[in-house]
Amino acid sequence: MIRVTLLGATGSIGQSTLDVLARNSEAYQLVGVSGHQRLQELLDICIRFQPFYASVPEAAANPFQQQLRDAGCRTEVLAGPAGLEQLAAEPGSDLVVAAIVGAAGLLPTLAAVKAGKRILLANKEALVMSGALFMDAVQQHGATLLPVDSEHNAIFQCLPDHFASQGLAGSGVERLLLTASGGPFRGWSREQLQSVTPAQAVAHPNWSMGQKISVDSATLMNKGLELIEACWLFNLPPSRIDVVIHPQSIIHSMVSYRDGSVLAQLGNPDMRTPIAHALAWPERIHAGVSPLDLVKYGTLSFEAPDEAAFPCLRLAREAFQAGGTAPAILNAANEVAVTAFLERRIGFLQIPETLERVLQLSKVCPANDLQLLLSEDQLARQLARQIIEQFH
Ligand SMILES: NC(=O)C1=CN([C@@H]2O[C@H](COP(=O)(O)OP(=O)(O)OC[C@H]3O[C@@H](n4cnc5c(N)ncnc54)[C@H](OP(=O)(O)O)[C@@H]3O)[C@@H](O)[C@H]2O)C=CC1
Ligand SMILES: CC(=O)[C@@H](O)[C@H](O)COP(=O)(O)O
Ligand SMILES: [Mn+2]
Repeated sequence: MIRVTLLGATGSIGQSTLDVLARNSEAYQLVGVSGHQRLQELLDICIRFQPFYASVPEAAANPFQQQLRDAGCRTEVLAGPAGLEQLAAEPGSDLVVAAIVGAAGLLPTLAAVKAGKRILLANKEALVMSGALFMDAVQQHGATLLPVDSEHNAIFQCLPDHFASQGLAGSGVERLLLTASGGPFRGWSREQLQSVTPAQAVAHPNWSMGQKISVDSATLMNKGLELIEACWLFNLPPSRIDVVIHPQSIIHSMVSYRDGSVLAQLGNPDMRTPIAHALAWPERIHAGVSPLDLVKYGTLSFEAPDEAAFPCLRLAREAFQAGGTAPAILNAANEVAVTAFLERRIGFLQIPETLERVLQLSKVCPANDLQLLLSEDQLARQLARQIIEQFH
């Protein structure tokens, strides 16, 4: 039995992971889960899967424990941020699925890294914020990092086995081609983007996902975060990574080789495929995803991203190049701006505007200390809130 801890069990990735686990229950046992606000869903998960541990916010711990007892469930509650880190490092699990959204996932994911776990990384923001620190910790503690983000999982599948040890020169890899759907506003002008609503922004054309990543896909910030994520995961500069708009989301990304070969990973847009791949790697298991019907799709198309209408991709590239705390600042400002947009306090175009201003006004420092990163994250959030206030 492979023992699995699922951080962010109540979210979209959490639900897809539970589905794959349930289909393969002879091989996987869910031993720990976490939730934050959707605690009724977490209770249902505990009743169904009977994990040993469930982590919830401090204030909810006692009532949640009582609810579990009332339901005849022996799951033990771990409370607050310390409980979440304890869950992530729990010795009784073999792998940790990191599926909390945003910076809130950093400390628990790092706790799993420091415990030397096999980590299935969906929480891209954690890696974007702390890239060098994170990857050093993976090395130092002998953790195994497997990408769940569909593009990075696709690239991982298309790279040769010796890529990690031999890098570009030794493996014949020339470039990575990161595909992007273009989101719900692909082809729209800045003028059209001015008045789009949160409901329109979260209506992704191909994927069913949480609200934050859906807005990121609409602004192309998701692709910016993914560019940075790819640089860290595959140890490449951004100049080796092209972003290609592919509206059908059938090709999940590609690797281009020295001899002209381009290897791609294809599949229906369903996160159960990369989750199943990472859960079973190097084996393969059933994911419940229907076979790809290429004839039904007929055409796969490609275009260049419109960086004038969607400046977030450029901002992410610039932040990665600035280095140090710049990606953490960008990520923090983005989290604040996306929340403000979802609450209708700013317009869609004010998301990149906020990020640009926060980056201009922030001092970038070396990011070699976790406490400093966390305090820079807080400062960037404060600054983003002030800038958003000034929009009114
Ligand atoms: N959804 C997708 O298809 C994909 C997602 N990803 C990445 O995976 C991560 C999760 O995305 P997704 O599942 O869509 O997001 P959701 O919003 O659907 O779920 C987020 C999860 O994080 C938990 N959470 C939120 N805030 C906190 C907090 N402060 N402390 C602890 N837990 C918290 C939520 O708990 P609760 O719900 O109980 O409040 C929930 O379990 C993101 O980083 C995203 O970029 C990557 C590729 C694809
Ligand atoms: C499913 C997944 O990995 C998402 O990150 C997805 O790729 C978002 O789609 P976009 O290509 O529109 O950002
Ligand atoms: Mn992705």
